[in-house]
Amino acid sequence: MSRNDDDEARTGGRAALGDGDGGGPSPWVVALHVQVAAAGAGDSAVSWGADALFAAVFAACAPRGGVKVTTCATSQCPLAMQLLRQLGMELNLSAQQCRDALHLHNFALESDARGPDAATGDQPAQKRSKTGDQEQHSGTTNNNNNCSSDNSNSSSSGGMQGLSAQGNTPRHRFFALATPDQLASTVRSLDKEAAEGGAVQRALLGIPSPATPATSAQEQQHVHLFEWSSKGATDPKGTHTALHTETAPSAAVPAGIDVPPGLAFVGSLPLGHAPSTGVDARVAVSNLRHVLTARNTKAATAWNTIARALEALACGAPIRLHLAAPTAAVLGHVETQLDKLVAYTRRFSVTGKTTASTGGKKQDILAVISQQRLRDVATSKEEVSLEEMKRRAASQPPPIDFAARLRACQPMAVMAEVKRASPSRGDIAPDMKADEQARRYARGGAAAISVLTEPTWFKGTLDDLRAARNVFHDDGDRPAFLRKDFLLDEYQVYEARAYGADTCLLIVAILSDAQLSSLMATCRSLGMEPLVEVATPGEMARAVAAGAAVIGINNRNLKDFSVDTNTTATVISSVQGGLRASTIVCALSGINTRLDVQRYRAAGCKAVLVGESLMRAPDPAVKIAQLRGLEPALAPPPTPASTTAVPSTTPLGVLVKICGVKTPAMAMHAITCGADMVGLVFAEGSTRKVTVEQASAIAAAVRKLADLPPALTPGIRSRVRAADEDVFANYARAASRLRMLAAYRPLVVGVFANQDAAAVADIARAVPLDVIQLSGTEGIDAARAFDSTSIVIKATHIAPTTTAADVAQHVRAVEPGVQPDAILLDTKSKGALGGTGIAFDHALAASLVREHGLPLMLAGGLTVDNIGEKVAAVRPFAVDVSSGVETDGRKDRDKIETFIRAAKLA
Ligand SMILES: O=C(O)c1ccccc1NCC(=O)[C@H](O)[C@H](O)COP(=O)(O)O
Repeated sequence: MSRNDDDEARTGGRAALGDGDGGGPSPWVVALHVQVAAAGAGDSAVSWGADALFAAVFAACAPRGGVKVTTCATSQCPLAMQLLRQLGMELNLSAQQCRDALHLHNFALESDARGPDAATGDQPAQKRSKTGDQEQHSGTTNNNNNCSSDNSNSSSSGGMQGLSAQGNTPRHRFFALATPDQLASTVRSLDKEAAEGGAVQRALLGIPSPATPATSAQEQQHVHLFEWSSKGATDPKGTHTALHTETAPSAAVPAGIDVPPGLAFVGSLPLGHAPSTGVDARVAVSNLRHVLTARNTKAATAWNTIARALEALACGAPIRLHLAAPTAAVLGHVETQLDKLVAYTRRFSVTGKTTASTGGKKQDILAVISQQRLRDVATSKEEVSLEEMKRRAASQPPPIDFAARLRACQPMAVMAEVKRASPSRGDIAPDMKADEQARRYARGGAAAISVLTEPTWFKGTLDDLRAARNVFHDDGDRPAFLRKDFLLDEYQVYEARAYGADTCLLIVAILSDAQLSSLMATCRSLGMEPLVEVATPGEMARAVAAGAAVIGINNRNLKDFSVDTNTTATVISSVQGGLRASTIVCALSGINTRLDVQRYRAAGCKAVLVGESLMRAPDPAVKIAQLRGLEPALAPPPTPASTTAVPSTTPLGVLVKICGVKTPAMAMHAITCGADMVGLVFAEGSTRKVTVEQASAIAAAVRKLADLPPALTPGIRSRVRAADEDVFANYARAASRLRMLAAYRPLVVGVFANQDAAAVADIARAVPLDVIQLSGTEGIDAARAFDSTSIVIKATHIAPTTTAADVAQHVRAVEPGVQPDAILLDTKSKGALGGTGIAFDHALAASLVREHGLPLMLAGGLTVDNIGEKVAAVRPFAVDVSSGVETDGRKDRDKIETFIRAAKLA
């Protein structure tokens, strides 16, 4: 249907509509109706369920256009979850399947009466006929749910089709209408339905103002909002007066609009986001429930949300899914589905919640905080002089290298934030103990811990910084500590160091160029590479000119707290001539999901700073691993007692083993690029063979990155409880364990072939190795020769005549107590047991994964060119490569990087 995303990004949503009107493909519009009964019955979990559902529906319907989704269930969340899971497995869902699923789960998909085109002034009749075409094309009509089959009704009332619904009609509705006539007609229909005992109790009706020429970069469009309620239908005055006075941002009824009886004029909303700015060409729609449930307390948010929703409808722009109210527990489950959906459709951008400042009044909070901080500094200087603070800073142990720490935690470093409150969110965790939170973050593998030390709005203190920092020994193997504050005076930099910081945040927006340079110099003089924060292309240019080595792009506009997750990509791409390769770009704010992380990684970020969603996460350590794509998000890790198989593959990205590494430098390069395992070959005769000394140097470098949690290190055999345990389920559990383990740090794998077990064990101890790989013709039960806590990978060689059934039988025919942790499939070839660069028929591997349910490590002839395709086809939990990342028999840095990226994104 639609043009490609690039086209839309260039032209913006409004232009896209113009094309549609010109007879070409039309953009699609989705309106969401959220039933208040559901939102009221639960908390944000319900809302998340709904959002997730919408994402799924969007994905399924996106290419078809002209659909409107109404949620009708009162217990949305579990159903939405179920549906999402289905969608996750069935990404090629047809529109019909989607409708069936919706119907099955008591959600209704309505054919759409398209909203007006404010830009072109299209008349409803024209629009309807186009919509009809779209629906025919998409097959979205008459879906036997609560959608009306009475098109004549829609022709008179715009968005009214759903009103003749039976059964699960929402009790609160939102209508985007085109004209005052439609408004009157819609009200009549609502009244009529109310008189007949219909279920709609309250409706919000939006009429865009006529198009006016843009006088600035921002469009001058407004949407006028009216409210109807069934109570009002019989007693227009009482109810509506109350609603009106409660919420109206503006009381004047727009000229030229007669407010029909039974309706309250609620106000006019500017269309906050100009589609012509073309930010990713996806305009927000969502969360109309705020209007209905949080009318007073969250009025500002509600208005913003409505404005965006109306904007999407009125402008016929495509969709950006707007997610609100992050709740980690639910989000953890839906995020990978969203990942998939987004990857599938490449149509959505997901934004964080957009929040206006208190009272609905936007103010430059950044300026207010800065002024206060300057007053605070003056007071502090009276208490502790600058000289004394310098002395205290100098007495600290040296800082660790912040930039190096971020580099060491690739493919994505997480900077986890200790944050009690924020001006936009209010209290988040007021009673949080910074030291305990820091411990959790470190357990999850945080590269850095950001501690908010601003006391008034964020309820942070320098003591928090010290408490968090003091949890860790001064051995360098710890997260770097960032003082997150509004730094304007060198005094604060010394203060940061004195309280244990390794780095400071410098916000370009509140500093002159001279201040920025001077504060950067002070930081560096104390051994701290600052994190320089920018939010616009202009600020980015200033940061680059100042020589910032670590730049954070804030998606939150600190002037009004709105979050636009596209900011990072926009700002990065604004840099003339590109950024230096050594510059580390980080995404800050609004990061909730793995999806966010993937998007930022794709945009070129090497780190993300995550605050609220980690503060609210039930287990921040797990959440960090999830964000990094290193932990199965859909299934909880199996307990030792559990024999339930977890999926052998997850949407989180395949683990990558780079084999045949011979130096610490190459190992660290592979790890920086995202390798989860490095393979050191001890097999006799291999050109890649390393000595124990070489291996020890590599292992030492890797071990410096982090400790492995002892509870996770024992292999599967030490967990087997009964002789009749299902070996395939054990392979799945072991794969999951390996994934978790590698989340802590990459694993060092020793590769052996037909060697004496005692000698192998000696080497494993001496290096030490994390994992033993047996690539010879040893039996499937060869792990029995090793201590039961060792993790063992067993290679199985595939000949052209081997079948999947042969392999399945072979790897099943082992006692659970001696089975290996993982099966690696490699190519059988004459004279070599591995590292040949020769591929086998990967259809066999795909069959083993899909039909036999065997989690696999895939090896043999993988290359930068075929890895994406192979991973997508086979879905192994890990891949292993050697020759494919070599040039002329030596490891090739670029190939390693390309290979890992392609594998992880497949
Ligand atoms: O890599 C070797 O030289 C080697 C020698 C003897 C036994 C095993 C060996 N490597 C095992 C591996 O894990 C390789 O990574 C795997 O065979 C894939 O190699 P390639 O086809 O070259 O990518």
